[in-house]
Amino acid sequence: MFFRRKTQPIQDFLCKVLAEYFSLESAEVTDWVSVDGASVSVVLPFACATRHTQLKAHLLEQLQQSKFSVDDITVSGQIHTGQTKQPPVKNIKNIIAVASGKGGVGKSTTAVNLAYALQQEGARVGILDADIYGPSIPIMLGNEDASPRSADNKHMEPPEAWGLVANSIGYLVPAEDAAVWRGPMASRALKQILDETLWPMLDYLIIDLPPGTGDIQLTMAQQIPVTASIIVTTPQDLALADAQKGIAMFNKVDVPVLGLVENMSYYQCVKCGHKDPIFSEYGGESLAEKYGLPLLGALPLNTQIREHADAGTPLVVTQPDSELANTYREIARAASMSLALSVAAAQDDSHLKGDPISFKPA
Ligand SMILES: Nc1ncnc2c1ncn2[C@@H]1O[C@H](COP(=O)(O)OP(=O)(O)OP(=O)(O)O)[C@@H](O)[C@H]1O
Repeated sequence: MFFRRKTQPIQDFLCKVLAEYFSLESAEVTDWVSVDGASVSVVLPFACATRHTQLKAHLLEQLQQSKFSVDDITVSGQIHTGQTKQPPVKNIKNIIAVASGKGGVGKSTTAVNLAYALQQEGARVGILDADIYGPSIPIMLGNEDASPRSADNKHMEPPEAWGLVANSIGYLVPAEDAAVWRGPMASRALKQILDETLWPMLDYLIIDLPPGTGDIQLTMAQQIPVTASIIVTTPQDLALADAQKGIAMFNKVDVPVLGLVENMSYYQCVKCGHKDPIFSEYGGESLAEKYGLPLLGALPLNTQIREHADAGTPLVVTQPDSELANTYREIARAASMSLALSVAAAQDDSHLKGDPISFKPA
């Protein structure tokens, strides 16, 4: 009892500082702080490693200006596991589906850069290309010729590109073969790739869904233990209308939508810097407002994004200090936090936190 009386005020103080720092309520961050004598440990349930040093400095500064003092503060991250209706896949804590209603809005490009951005924020990440009919992830990762190795002819070791594990139908069958598969076969193939890949321990598996919101996407969203989704759209009315169908689809299968990413928000002239909203303005913002969803971020129509995708040299990895990479990391942090808050809201404070017990459905 004596111990508790002594540390509780510091705990409360740090929770208040943290809540202000992340624009949250104090109650939402209570579990993140633990005080042991004069040592403080802050464990964030989302990926934001690039901010840990800054956050630690902020906490120390606030403590200095307060009546409290501590010997040491550590800031680290530990991603929790979200609940799903379907049994989880071995070693995977959370599956995030990246979807778009309309094709060609930059869903795959965003999924790839987001995966690397999450990794740079300290998460263990993999990517699965579910675009059975037009797998583009192998091209974007620059390892089109790779194929998964199998020691037992049953399970696949996923190829690795730029430090990220990935699997795709594109590594397994010629494009023309998959292109004629009917819907159920495509969903079955995806489920099989997901289950038979020897994924290492992952905080997030990003799934690049095929474009659209038809039966195939719905079946995939139902059959796969998706923890949450992200919708990519352009600000154009046509894309927004389809993005709404995407939100409706995830609502139907009870998969939370973490937020929207507005891609190709504007074109910025490389010579004069003028911004031109080619695909209209404020589309993502108004859609996010309409559905009460966060707008996780916006990316410009930019030649570098296209060139890096075509060349198989993911922008976030090869240009990590660029403004664009920074934007992808901001989106990654926002998505990861949104997921952590949704996980916390959905489960009581007990057993599902921390590393999951690795198990496979019977
Ligand atoms: N912000 C951007 N700026 C410039 N080019 C982009 C941007 N985002 C994506 N692209 C380019 O647009 C094209 C389509 O992108 P991508 O394949 O990611 O879209 P998609 O929505 O996944 O398409 P599909 O629905 O056909 O799978 C690609 O050539 C890609 O390089």
